[in-house]
Amino acid sequence: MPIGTFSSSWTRKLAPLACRFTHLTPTAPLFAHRTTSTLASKTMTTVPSSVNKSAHEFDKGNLDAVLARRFFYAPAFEIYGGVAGLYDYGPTGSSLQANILDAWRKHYIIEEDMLELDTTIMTLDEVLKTSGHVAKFADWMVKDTKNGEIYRADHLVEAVIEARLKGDKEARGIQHVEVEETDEKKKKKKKNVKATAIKLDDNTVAEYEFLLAQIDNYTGPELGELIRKHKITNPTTGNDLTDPVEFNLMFESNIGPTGAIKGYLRPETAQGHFVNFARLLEFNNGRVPFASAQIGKSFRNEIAPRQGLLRVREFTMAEIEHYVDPLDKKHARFNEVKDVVLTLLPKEVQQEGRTDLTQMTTGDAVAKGVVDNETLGYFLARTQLFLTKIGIDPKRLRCRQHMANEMAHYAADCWDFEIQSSYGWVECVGCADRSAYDLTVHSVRTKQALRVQQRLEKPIVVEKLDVQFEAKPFGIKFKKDAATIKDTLLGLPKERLQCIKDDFASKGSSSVKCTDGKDYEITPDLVRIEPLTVTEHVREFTPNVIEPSFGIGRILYSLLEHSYWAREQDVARGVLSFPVLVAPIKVLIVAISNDPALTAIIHDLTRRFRKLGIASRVDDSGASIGKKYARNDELGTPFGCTVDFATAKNGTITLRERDTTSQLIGKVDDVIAVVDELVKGNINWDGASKKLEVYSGVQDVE
Ligand SMILES: Nc1ncnc2c1ncn2[C@@H]1O[C@H](COP(=O)(O)OP(=O)(O)OP(=O)(O)O)[C@@H](O)[C@H]1O
Repeated sequence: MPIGTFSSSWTRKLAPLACRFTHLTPTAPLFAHRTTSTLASKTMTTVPSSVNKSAHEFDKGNLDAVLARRFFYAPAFEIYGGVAGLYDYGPTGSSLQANILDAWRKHYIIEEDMLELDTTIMTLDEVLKTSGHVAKFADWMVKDTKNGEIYRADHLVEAVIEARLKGDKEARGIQHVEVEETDEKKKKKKKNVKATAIKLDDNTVAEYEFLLAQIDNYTGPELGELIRKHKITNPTTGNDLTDPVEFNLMFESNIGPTGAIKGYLRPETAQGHFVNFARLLEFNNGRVPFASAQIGKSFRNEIAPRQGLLRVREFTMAEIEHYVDPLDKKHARFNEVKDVVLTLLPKEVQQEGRTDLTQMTTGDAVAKGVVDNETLGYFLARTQLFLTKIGIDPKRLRCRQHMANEMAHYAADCWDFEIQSSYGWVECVGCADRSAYDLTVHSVRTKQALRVQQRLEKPIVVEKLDVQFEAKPFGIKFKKDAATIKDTLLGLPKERLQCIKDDFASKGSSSVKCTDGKDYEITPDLVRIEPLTVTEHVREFTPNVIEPSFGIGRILYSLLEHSYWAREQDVARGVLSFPVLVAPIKVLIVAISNDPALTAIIHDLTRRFRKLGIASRVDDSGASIGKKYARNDELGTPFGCTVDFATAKNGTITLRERDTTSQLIGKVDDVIAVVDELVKGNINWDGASKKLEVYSGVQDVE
């Protein structure tokens, strides 16, 4: 997403430009252990409530084996050795992703009547210069001073401090829970940080816990100080590390053969929305609020992509830009979601170094000012509903508010949906109120009016801030940059002008970031900012943008972990309990024998499911029925139709449900009709049980 909102490091860099920049010193006492962990933690699987069996502990090794065996996804170019951070999705992973995206389109684009876009991936460098990405879309990296090995600075500090706390627990005899390791995992662990059982004093433990609770809040130089203060070295070699330096995450390219036009693979889809704003507004008859939405690939040259699908260099995003009147951020449909309960981790709690969660209805969160406005609250609630609908466990879902340094200076409020998996709490959706920043910078740079004009029934008197320039000295001081600075100042919103005016009064000058990405110091003898009263017949304003931004790969991986469990009788018998809505294949079709009479029935069933648009799969391998069911449990196929000799005789087939393994029986037509209702979500398995007979017999084998 656009500059300064989400990327944990580069947003911090913008923060000092803020009017009321708060510098946080991580010295306050601190106590609760941060639950966000980059180290694997032991979690229990969510067994579907209808299943009356105790679950085995979640075993990531077993899940990884299923995902590889059933080709959900695999490293790209694997036969050439692969490249970190690039993955190919196989047939099951692709269908799962397509079904998640289909659910997303229905939940947002169709339900909310959003304007869908498909803009180019290759983006002109001017656009990304204006948005700030060329200058600031960077993370902080450190290098081993001897062997040159590279780490992302915040991730390294976090991993080392977590390992020290883990070592302290071990030294104190507090049992540490470890996930069982596969050979693959052991190999990868070389890169992880080993915990050594050393007891720390209580003050250090408190300091470390505080540091972890707000790891996202440190600037690059602050990370450098932490590395020096806590004597953090390369965990593999023990060598010293360089100071953190910024690394821009965008992939650069040239457009055309001459190399004259520079471009980048987009790091988010958002800029494609903003540059089309004028057309979108016209399409919407000149009125706000409305939203644009886009699903597409984004690219980030991540420093150390080491967490599977969670941190990759090419990924699918689904982004919404909701344009709203800055003076009226109410939402017409807020009432529909006000009772949705959110699990919140507000910024004040984190800044005290705590991670305790608060549950609150969306209505209360907005009324009490915890969430800034109704529209932002509306999207938080709708996102919670979307994520749980596709199968994310609500108990492992929280909304974490951005802390002061994390949030861009122009943003009004910002929350991340974090999902807990064996990798800890990971941001999967960012929801930000980005104020008028994006449209303003593009408008100033291109001189296109990206503004809404609203005819007023009665003229109004408006207090503005007028900007006047002392032309000659201004030109002499800023020379060729004068026009850029002038354009920037003339395009700034009133609130920002007020900040500059306040700076003039308190400091005698103010720093202004201009559309060329540079900062200029201006003084009141060159620029006058004076109140001005005007009568207006048309109200003109730059809409504010509320942006929910989804990383589909992170959601998909979290869903895989939340859906995976193993049957009680056999640890290796894994099941992926996807909701029917997103399951890659909805029905397995199997015959009890390869008898030609049964094969003909199978073909007919496939044809009929195809006609209904239901994804089915025939398993005609020589495996036993039990093995075929087990294989399809691993694929997450919710239903199975079994054809046996009773089918040929009586025209009946059985219908099996994946999680409970219970079976129903009925005439072929009735079973197909029930499957159709199940897939459409009109009935659940209880409903199906009322329409068909319970089957408790043994399959009619030859
Ligand atoms: N490298 C990545 N791999 C996979 N998904 C990503 C990656 N970077 C971002 N995303 C997804 O895109 C969403 C919006 O991007 P955003 O810029 O807010 O992420 P971010 O704050 O930079 O993430 P992080 O701090 O984890 O790098 C994120 O919530 C996440 O789901």
